[in-house]
Amino acid sequence: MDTVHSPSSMPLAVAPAGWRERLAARIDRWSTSPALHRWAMGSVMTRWLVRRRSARLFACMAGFVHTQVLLACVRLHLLETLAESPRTLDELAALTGLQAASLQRLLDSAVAMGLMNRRSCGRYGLGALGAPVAAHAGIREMVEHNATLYDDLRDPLALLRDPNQAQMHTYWPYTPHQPHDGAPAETFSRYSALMSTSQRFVIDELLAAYPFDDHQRVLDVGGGMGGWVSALAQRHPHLHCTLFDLPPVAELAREQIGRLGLSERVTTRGGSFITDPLPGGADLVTLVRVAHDHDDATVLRLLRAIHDNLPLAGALVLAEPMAQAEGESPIDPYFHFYLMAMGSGRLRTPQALADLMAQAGFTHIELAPSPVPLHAQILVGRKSRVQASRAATLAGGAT
Ligand SMILES: CC(C)=CCC/C(C)=C/CC/C(C)=C/C=C/C(C)=C/C=C/C=C(C)/C=C/C=C(C)/C=C/C=C(C)/C=C/CC(C)(C)O
Ligand SMILES: C[S@@+](CC[C@H](N)C(=O)[O-])C[C@H]1O[C@@H](n2cnc3c(N)ncnc32)[C@H](O)[C@@H]1O
Repeated sequence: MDTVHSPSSMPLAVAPAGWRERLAARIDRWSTSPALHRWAMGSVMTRWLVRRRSARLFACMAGFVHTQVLLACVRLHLLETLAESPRTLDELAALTGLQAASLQRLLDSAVAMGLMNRRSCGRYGLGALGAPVAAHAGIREMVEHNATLYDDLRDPLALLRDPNQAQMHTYWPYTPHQPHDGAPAETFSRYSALMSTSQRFVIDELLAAYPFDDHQRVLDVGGGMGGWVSALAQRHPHLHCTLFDLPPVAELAREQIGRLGLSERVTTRGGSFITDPLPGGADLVTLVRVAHDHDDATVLRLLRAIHDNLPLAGALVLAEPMAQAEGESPIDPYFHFYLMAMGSGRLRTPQALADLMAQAGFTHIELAPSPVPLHAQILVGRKSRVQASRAATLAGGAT
């Protein structure tokens, strides 16, 4: 039997074509047949399905236009403006300096996308999807940052043939292509500020998903500017925390933690988890949006170092966006291509990460329920006396 590499990186046996495969092949033939399409449109029982599939496919095709509508709204600060009060076309034209005729196309597109809605007297108001964008600077900064990714994706085949040509490489100084030693300080502060504003949702997920009361000392590896450890220390006043990150980032975190008045309980250490030992003494290590930036060998070395560093009964909480093992997911294509353009790491399924954790020695690996798994899914592993097996049986739902 052949073996292939599944998204979880575990070799899978390729089953010989059985009845399921034959059925799938038949459905493939049926579903591309114009006769079936005509029949499905004609029947009230199936018309809804044709409509829904057509709309979903159209959304795939039109995604670029939707992205640009959102970007234009963000660049013109339209959603923050409408959060203050609904406005007419002429008022918005005066505020943005755009001609009413072209601005109207943008506003009507934004209404069709749910970013805005129509109010009385011809005014435009904030729509259901515009509200979070107006409320969170982190989303607006990501929308702006994504312009770099979409430049790299302008010719998708060129990117697939030669991922090294992506401009996104230069944004992140810690990938194998960008040795961080020589990068200017500004490069670190730029990405750290972006991470800091976009971390808010992940912080809320983490605080909701895991009982931190049982721990005393937390080490946050790759902690960025310290948003997570600060929120943790504020929510759980008994905790002492250490943040470990590359020296320029740890320095930014130290300043930020000082500004929040948390320096007594939250300390920082500069270093690289690739070349330096991790600070000791923690009974809980958190790894938030770090593993997906690195290849399997680096992640495994880091997980082993974390495991060695923990006392018995210590725990690792790993949180980041994770891939769906199968089925549809809006985040998967985004992060698959983002990390390719970045030039390092990959989006992993919970099972693939759990397998790496098990190889590093962790046991009792579970997927913690996260309120909105889009921002991050959360894996918890323990250090125990039990001999860890190399492959994890993952409890807690999705793989
Ligand atoms: C009013 C009535 C009648 C009913 C109310 C009903 C109700 C309760 C509604 C709830 C409404 C509500 C509060 C909605 C809230 C929605 C929110 C907060 C939506 C948030 C969306 C967030 C998004 C889209 C975040 C996107 C994040 C991105 C794209 C992150 C990218 C991260 C990157 C690129 C990270 C890079 C790091 C690296 C390099 C991979 O390591
Ligand atoms: C995507 S950011 C996530 C930051 C933060 N945990 C968050 O969720 O916002 C990845 C972090 O890992 C840090 N990092 C990357 N390589 C590292 C290394 N070799 N040693 C220590 N930290 C590293 C980066 O400086 C950055 O702060």
